[in-house]
Amino acid sequence: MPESILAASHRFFNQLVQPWGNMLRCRRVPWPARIPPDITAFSHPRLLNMKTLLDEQQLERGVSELAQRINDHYGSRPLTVVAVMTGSLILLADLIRRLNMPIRVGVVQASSYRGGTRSGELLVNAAMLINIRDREVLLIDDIFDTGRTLERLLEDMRQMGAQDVKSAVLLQKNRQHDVQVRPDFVAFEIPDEFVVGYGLDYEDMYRNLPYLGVLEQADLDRHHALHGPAIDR
Ligand SMILES: O=P(O)(O)OC[C@H]1O[C@H](OP(=O)(O)OP(=O)(O)O)[C@H](O)[C@@H]1O
Ligand SMILES: Nc1nc2[nH]cnc2c(=O)[nH]1
Repeated sequence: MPESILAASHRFFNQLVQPWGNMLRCRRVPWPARIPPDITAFSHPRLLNMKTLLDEQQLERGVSELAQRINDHYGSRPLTVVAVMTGSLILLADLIRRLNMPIRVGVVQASSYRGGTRSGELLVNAAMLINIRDREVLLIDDIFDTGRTLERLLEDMRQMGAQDVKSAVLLQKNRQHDVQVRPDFVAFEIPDEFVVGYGLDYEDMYRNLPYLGVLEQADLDRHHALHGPAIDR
């Protein structure tokens, strides 16, 4: 039976190409075993076909305009930026590179959406926060949803002796909030849908999406088909 093209290319690679690769100190990797046997086994966010709410260019423009307003407000006064981890990590990196005043950066961790798409008990860990006493503080977070996280952290910062505390968020959901307080600087108002990407997660994934996507039921089903049942923490 004639040799198939695939078998011939295998033989060609294994007998002729790979030995040269080894001589050049390349790591010996069986070929084509590295080619994924089933692409559906991979869950790279770009393969997930999520609905895009804000693309990369829109996000970049929104963050630039946000930075401009913050620069206009503080001028050259020194500022202590406190980022709410983990969701604000991408915003933190993109925003502070556009701020012109002298900046100190601290982080605090707050978590209430462990696992699902609904808010639960709010846990705060400020153990690693830098000293903010008598400082002008700008608290930054990715999203203002119920508002409970921001309300709690603004109060915590004041209790820690900050001279002034303001807040900036990338996203504010268009919904009834649970609190009276509102962020001082907002880049985008968005519909009341569960969003992921640009730092925001579902079950600790999708933070690396460069755009903001809406996690619809079909996406949740696909997520759980790929990664197992919902995490209950
Ligand atoms: O306005 P709220 O309803 O309080 O929601 C906003 C908070 O929810 C998310 O944090 P999450 O608890 O998911 O933790 P994470 O930042 O580690 O993802 C987000 O990063 C905000 O901090
Ligand atoms: N990932 C994510 N986290 C949130 N925390 C509060 N609202 C949201 C949301 O819409 N998406």
